[in-house]
Amino acid sequence: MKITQAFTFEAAHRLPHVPSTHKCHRMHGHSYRVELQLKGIVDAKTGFVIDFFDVEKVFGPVLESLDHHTLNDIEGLENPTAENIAVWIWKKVKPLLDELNSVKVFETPACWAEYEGE
Ligand SMILES: Nc1nc2c(c(=O)[nH]1)N=C([C@H](O)[C@H](O)COP(=O)(O)OP(=O)(O)OP(=O)(O)O)CN2
Ligand SMILES: [Zn+2]
Repeated sequence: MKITQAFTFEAAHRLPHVPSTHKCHRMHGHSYRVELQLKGIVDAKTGFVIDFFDVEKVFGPVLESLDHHTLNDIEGLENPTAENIAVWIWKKVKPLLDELNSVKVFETPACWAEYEGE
C-alpha cells in the first residue's frame, strides 16, 4: 500500500548555473509543495501503513529548515533545483523513515521533480 502526505513551504532561490540571461539566475521565490510517499504493509490493528502524525514529526524539522529561507544558503542546496531539493529531502528523511518511497518537489503546480532513491 502507498500513502502520501503533502507539505508546503515558502522559499527564495536563484539558480547559479543557468546563463545570466535566464530569469532563474535572479533571486526569486516559490511556494513549494512537497509530497512524501510512504510504502508498506497496512497494520491489521491500526489500519495504517504509518501514522501521518509520525511522518509529520520526522519531516517537521526538515520543513522548518527550508521554510522562509534562501535555499542557496543551506548546506547541500547551493544549486537548489527541484531535482536537487528532492534528493536533499530524501537524504534527510530516508534514514529516519524506512517506509519513504518517493519525494516529489513542486516548484509550481505544473513543474515538479520526483526522486525514488536512485
Ligand atoms: N528541470 C528544471 N528546470 C527548471 C527548474 C528546476 O528546478 N528544474 N527551475 C527553474 C526555476 O526555478 C524557475 O523559477 C521556474 O520558473 P517557472 O516554472 O517558469 O515558474 P514561474 O512561476 O516563473 O512560471 P511562469 O509560467 O513564468 O509564470 C527553471 N527551470
Ligand atoms: Zn525558481
